[in-house]
Parts: sequence; structure tokens; C-alpha cells
Amino acid sequence: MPPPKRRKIAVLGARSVGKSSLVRQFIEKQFIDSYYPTIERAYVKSINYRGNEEYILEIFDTAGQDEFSPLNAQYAIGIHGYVLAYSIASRNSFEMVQILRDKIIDYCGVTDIPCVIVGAKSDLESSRQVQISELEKVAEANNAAYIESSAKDDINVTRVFHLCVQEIERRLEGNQGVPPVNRCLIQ
Ligand SMILES: Nc1nc2c(ncn2[C@@H]2O[C@H](COP(=O)(O)OP(=O)(O)OP(=O)(O)O)[C@@H](O)[C@H]2O)c(=O)[nH]1
Repeated sequence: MPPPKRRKIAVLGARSVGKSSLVRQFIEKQFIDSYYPTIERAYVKSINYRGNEEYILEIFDTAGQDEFSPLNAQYAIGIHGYVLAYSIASRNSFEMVQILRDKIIDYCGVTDIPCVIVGAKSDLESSRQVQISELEKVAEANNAAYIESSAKDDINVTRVFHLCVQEIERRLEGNQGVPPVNRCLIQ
């Protein structure tokens, strides 16, 4: 088996959209109902990707952002891929996704970044403010993968991070190997 590959992933989004809950469900397999604003926390988890490739993921859970928050250099330099999260029950948080992506692009001086856009709290269907069709549109416009997920019900949590690795590797491999049809995972 080849040696494991290390990839750094930053999870960004507006306040209280469920970033920490998503990361903790992925790493620790637990969901906590109470809310403690995040300052910043890093986690490490090893995953098996595509059957026989080991990846060591360093995941940076970040403080919630608004349009005026400056982008921390730590989340722009040396990061391989991004999870940009919003809550399906908050249109404002959805609008932050584009703002954040533009900030990263500007900061890094690139035209494209590996990212997966995540509609978090997908269990809150009765409070939904953002339709899947809107998510699809934004993801397509930004060359990003997308998915809806619930940390509470543990739906699509692992897939979020596998999709992020897929977006990273897709670019590193020069668009070889991963057909576009696999990039969108709504269930
Ligand atoms: N219904 C539901 N609630 C969730 C879900 N994920 C998180 N929450 C709740 O939403 C609140 C905020 O969750 P956090 O994970 O702390 O959100 P965050 O984005 O890390 O917040 P900041 O650190 O302030 O940016 C908490 O009360 C969570 O219990 C989910 O999938 N479904």
C-alpha cells in the first residue's frame, strides 16, 4: 500500500450553521445539541479513500464568519480544500458561501479552489429557506461539489469529507479519473 497522503481541509461558513457539529460527527461520531461558538480547532482523521488509498486529513474547524470578517491567512495558505457550509434554514448563511469563496479566491490569487458546498442541518426540512436547485446552481457556477447533510441525524457527514478529497485529487490529477457525474450527491 502506498504511504498515506496528508491533506488539509478548512471548514468555513457563517455563525452557527453547524460547522463544529459536522466535524465532530465525522471525527467523534457524536452530536451535541448545545451551542458553543468556535474559536478554532484542528482535528486529524485517517480515512480510506477509493478502497485502498489512505489519507490523513487535518481538518480546521473555524470561527463563524460574516461579510466583514477578514480571512485568516491560516485558512488560505497551505489548505488543500474547503468545506463551505451554510444552514438550509438560513438564506443569509447561504449567501455567505459565495462571499467566502470569493474572499479565498482573492486572497490566494487563483481562479479555482477545491471545495464542497454543504447545505447543513438538512433535517430542518420544515424550516427550509434554500432549495436544492439553488445549491446546485451556485455549486455549478463555482466549479464545486455539493451535498446536503445533517450532523444531527448523521446523514452524508462522511461523504462531505470524501467529496472534498475528491475535489482536491481531481485537480491534482489534472481532471483525470473522476467523472463529473459523481460530483453531486443529493439524497
Ligand atoms: N437540527 C440541527 N441542528 C444542528 C445541526 N448541526 C448543528 N446544529 C445545531 O446548531 C447549533 C450550532 O451548531 P455548531 O456546530 O456549533 O455551529 P458552528 O457553525 O460551528 O457555529 P460557530 O462556531 O459559531 O460558527 C447548535 O445548537 C447545534 O446543536 C444539524 O444537523 N441539525
